[in-house]
Amino acid sequence: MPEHKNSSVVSAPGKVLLAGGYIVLDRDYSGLVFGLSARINVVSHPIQPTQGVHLTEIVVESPQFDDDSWVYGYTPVEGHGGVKVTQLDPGTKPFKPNHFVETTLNYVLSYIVSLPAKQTLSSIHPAKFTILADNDYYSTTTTTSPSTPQRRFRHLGQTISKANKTGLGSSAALVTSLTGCLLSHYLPRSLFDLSTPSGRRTLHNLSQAAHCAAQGKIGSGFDVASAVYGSCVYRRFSPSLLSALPPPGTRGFGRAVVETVNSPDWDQEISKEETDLAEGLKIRMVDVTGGTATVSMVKLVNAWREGNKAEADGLFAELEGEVKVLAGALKVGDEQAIKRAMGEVRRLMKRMGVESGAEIEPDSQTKMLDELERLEGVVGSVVPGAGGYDAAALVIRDDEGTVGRVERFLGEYSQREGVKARLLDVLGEVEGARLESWDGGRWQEL
Ligand SMILES: Nc1ncnc2c1ncn2[C@@H]1O[C@H](COP(=O)(O)OP(=O)(O)OP(=O)(O)O)[C@@H](O)[C@H]1O
Ligand SMILES: C[C@@](O)(CCOP(=O)(O)O)CC(=O)O
Repeated sequence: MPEHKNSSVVSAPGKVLLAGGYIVLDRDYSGLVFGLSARINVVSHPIQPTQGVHLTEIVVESPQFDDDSWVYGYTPVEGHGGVKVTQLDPGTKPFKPNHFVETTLNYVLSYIVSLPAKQTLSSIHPAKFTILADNDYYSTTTTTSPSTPQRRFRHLGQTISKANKTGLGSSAALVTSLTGCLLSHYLPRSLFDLSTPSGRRTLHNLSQAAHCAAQGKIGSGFDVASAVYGSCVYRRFSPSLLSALPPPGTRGFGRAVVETVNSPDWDQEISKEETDLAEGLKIRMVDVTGGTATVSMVKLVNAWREGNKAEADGLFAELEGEVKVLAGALKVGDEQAIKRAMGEVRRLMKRMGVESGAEIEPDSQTKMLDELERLEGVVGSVVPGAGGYDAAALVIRDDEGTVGRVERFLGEYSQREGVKARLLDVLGEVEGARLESWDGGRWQEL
């Protein structure tokens, strides 16, 4: 990967919703989310004509996967429609779309060319964007011998659709880092600067719009919020902000994206002052084999809430109270208070699951978390996000003894219970999206 003066590298972290699953979908309640040290990085390179690439092409590649590159042509859409990209058939490989990448290109390029500063289509020159995801986003089935040094960005030996995700929020981190990289690459600093509050606001609003469009639903957006801002107590934006956008490729789309993204009506609340992790503690993630169908679980919780308003609202309010308490306790490192608040979060999430029929903290998870919490140095545990069978989040003391005990326990538990549970390397992290420096080696490992 050659170094180039006009390259930008933008990274965004994964997420863990420690407390506030389901309630954070409703603007009346907030959730506590931490960023994760597993990042998705996007590196841009202008394409040189000598490479023989057609002049209106944008290439996005994700070289850790097979069939890993997507080539797009781009054309202006009349009537303030912005830009529409069309995936070009590479001819040599199977034609595979990447809906998240394509939607992000449509939104971000349309935003850029429709800005009132009269950016024209000519500001979009051919370029290549390389996606590099930290290893913890995916579980691998291939084993390397202990003597083989692990690459920073491992090759997965399969296509993205077949890769086993660990649930760290790859699509939100990808959309956010790609959006940040496109904006940094094509716009002058006077129009986009990721290090300023207004730059982060643009990145947040545009990434939320693109991510919602790509996933075909308007979720709470906590994953994109933490990809941009890192750890925070998050209150969602009003979904109506995104409901009137026309589809990409139609008249008025580009103008509508600019109006929406730059609108003063965005009402999300990102409270960073309330969140930090005291020295001596770490947030760690456990990956457990087994899937979770978040969409159907949300439907079950909503149906229960509709039919049991008073009880559900009481539970939601109690849970939100614990969000605030847990945030404060993590910040000052009060182990007793963390233990108590995480215990309450577990109790309330378990009850929400039992009442609604959604398997939020299934009995197998209850067993594993109870046993984990008995280990010395484990302060508390929860099923993060929507819950289910596939993950656990731990707050532990930051010492090798505790990590060793947790790893040994998970190995023994996996054998005993016939599951695969392992401690991921990833750590809870406070910082959000950032411009990475080009340090002349770090991005050339693939
Ligand atoms: N490294 C990557 N390179 C290219 N595209 C990626 C990459 N990682 C994720 N994506 C895109 O994001 C999609 C996965 O999004 P999806 O919403 O299914 O999972 P997710 O956000 O990782 O889920 P979770 O919140 O459970 O972690 C992939 O199909 C692909 O389009
Ligand atoms: C259930 C929900 O509140 C959290 C889902 O979190 P996760 O994808 O399981 O980390 C949905 C949402 O907030 O969009």
